[in-house]
Amino acid sequence: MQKKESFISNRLKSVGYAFNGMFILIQTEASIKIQLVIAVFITMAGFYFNISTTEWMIQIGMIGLVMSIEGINTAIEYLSDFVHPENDQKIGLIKDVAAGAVFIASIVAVIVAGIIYLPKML
Ligand SMILES: Nc1ncnc2c1ncn2[C@@H]1O[C@H](COP(=O)(O)OP(=O)(O)OP(=O)(O)O)[C@@H](O)[C@H]1O
Repeated sequence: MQKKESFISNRLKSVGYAFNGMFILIQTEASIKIQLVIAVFITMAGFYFNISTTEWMIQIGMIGLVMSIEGINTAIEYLSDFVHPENDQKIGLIKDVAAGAVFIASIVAVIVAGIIYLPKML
């Protein structure tokens, strides 16, 4: 019983840390602020064009994908700056690769948005 309580309270603490991380991300990262604004606009577009349940699920999934990879990219940037604050070719490469991951997700999200909205606009 004691073990179970500590398991639950540990999980709750982890959720608290994750919430904290999410707020730090939103408060400090310009890219995630821009992505949030785009997410709000695309959500408004979803209501305006009355997209289907499947389209909503894919759209929300894409928003989550881009923003969560942006979060990991930011964590890699923080880690890189902490481990090696000086300019270094390998750190540059690591950061470029992490940024590349966000770019891939963003391109896919734009393509998905095109597939959903272009036929409704033409
Ligand atoms: N310590 C470093 N050594 C070498 N190149 C670096 C270093 N820090 C940053 N760079 C280069 O600058 C780019 C931008 O890095 P930075 O940490 O400023 O990210 P950012 O502009 O905040 O990115 P994002 O918009 O994704 O948050 C990297 O992709 C890398 O090419």
